[in-house]
Amino acid sequence: MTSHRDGAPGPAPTGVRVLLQRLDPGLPVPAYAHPGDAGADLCTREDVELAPGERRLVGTGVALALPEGYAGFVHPRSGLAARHGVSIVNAPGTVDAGYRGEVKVCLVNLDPAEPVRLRRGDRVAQLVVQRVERAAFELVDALPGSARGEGGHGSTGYGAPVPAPAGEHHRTSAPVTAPGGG
Ligand SMILES: O=c1ccn([C@H]2C[C@H](O)[C@@H](COP(=O)(O)OP(=O)(O)OP(=O)(O)O)O2)c(=O)[nH]1
Ligand SMILES: [Mg+2]
Repeated sequence: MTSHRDGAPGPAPTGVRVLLQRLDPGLPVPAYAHPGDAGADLCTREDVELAPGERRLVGTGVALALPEGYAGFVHPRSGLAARHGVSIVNAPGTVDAGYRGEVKVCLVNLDPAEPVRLRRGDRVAQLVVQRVERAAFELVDALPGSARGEGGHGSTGYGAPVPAPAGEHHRTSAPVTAPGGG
């Protein structure tokens, strides 16, 4: 049996083996829409209407047992985001290998004006299963140097790097202009 959306038999699945429990047999199981897709679509278990700015935690009707060394990441779907402003509050949500509860999605309507209505069974998110490392944190008094050092949070500017003309202080590009600003 494969994880095709319609449950139809097909070629033997390839990839890392993930145990999947259906908590709601009426709902499709996560499925990759195309060969080569990174994300398997997840459905909402319930009808949900989100006012502008509203969020809601919805179930997907599935629970997983991911192998040790893997995690599932719950990503938004780009079509819902672009067309309706629907995203995921904690994107990407992290599903730990040891988690046996229902996979849930914290949807949010980011549209400033329009409510959005999602129906039970709509594909509202996608699960990306990835190998993850666990860190062995090692406490030290000082860290080794690096090319970046402590620069971050826009330290390289926002446009393409522009070489500074001789005698001028270095900057990376024209300043970013606020929307509608001059
Ligand atoms: O989008 C998500 C994110 C998380 N989870 C589940 C699986 C994950 O293993 C568990 C805990 O998630 P996380 O660690 O992000 O949440 P927390 O707020 O730190 O909760 P906890 O204290 O239970 O770890 O919740 C989901 O079903 N969907
Ligand atoms: Mg946690």
